[in-house]
Amino acid sequence: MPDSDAPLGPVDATSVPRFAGPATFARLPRLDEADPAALRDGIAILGAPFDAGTSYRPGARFGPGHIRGASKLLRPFHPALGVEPFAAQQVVDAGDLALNPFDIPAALTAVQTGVSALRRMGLRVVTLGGDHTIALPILRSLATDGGPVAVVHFDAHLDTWDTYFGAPFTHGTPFRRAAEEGLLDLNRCVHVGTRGPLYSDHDLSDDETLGFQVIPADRYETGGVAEVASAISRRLGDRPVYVSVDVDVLDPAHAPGTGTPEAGGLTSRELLGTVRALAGRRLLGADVVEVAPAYDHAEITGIAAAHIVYELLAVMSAA
Ligand SMILES: N=C(N)NCCCC(=O)O
Ligand SMILES: [Zn+2]
Ligand SMILES: [Zn+2]
Repeated sequence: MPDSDAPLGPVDATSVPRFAGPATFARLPRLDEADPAALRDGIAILGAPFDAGTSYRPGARFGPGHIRGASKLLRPFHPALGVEPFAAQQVVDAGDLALNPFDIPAALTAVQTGVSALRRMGLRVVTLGGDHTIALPILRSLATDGGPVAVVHFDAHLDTWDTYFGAPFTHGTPFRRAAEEGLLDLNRCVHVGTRGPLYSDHDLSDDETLGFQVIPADRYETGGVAEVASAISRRLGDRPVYVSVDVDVLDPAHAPGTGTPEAGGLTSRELLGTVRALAGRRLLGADVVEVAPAYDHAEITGIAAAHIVYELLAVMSAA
């Protein structure tokens, strides 16, 4: 018999085949289907289909649907952490925001408003991008009531460039704007997985001057997941953290479907292991961005992104 007090879970794959049923993340219930009282301390998956901030290949506006499509095979139990993310709290799919593709500031305002509305219901938000520009309004929402935010930023790129073609709000600039706006606890922010050519060595010195720490991708070669995880932990201290995952932190072999791919990246196992090591720490929210399905093959990137979201949900369940 179903327990009436238990959170409403995903559709049962033994009665509705996985390739049928709802198009929500992991076949979870929609926001409007869940008991409103159960939403407090729950988690919302939110789509932010937006790619007007991209500098190279576009298409991340189709990311949310692609990640949801690749999430159907996820199962209820996370063995490594011993948690059931969909039973530990109510998890819902809040659908997609309607974001203006021609007006970047308006789209960013809509992301902030949408995220804040969910947070007022007591939900933590895991956002499916969309390009990385959307991290800025999410951080604005978090900092408005919680003060400056510690961030673990997984990315091939620093995303602290100043402007592109004079534009301040792009996918290469969200963390510089966030730093300038005072949204970040800069002693507790770290980029993980950076690599590849830069515009100049000022990119690194500017980033350092802003206050960020960098754990480049090749640290996985010398120290592995355990050393990277303990460096992140030292940087964060005991602070709650926001986790921003640009899927291009993965090697193009593990995530071809993205807009600005860089060789020499993480394996999906390294990324999942590093996220897993955050278990026990409070996550304020998270995003997985830059999935551009037109460049994906065999759902490689979509599946990686869906599993990263699941890993984040498991960590949020284990705290
Ligand atoms: N945030 C991402 N994915 N990419 C930023 C790269 C900016 C550039 O074209 O130099
Ligand atoms: Zn990137
Ligand atoms: Zn990025």
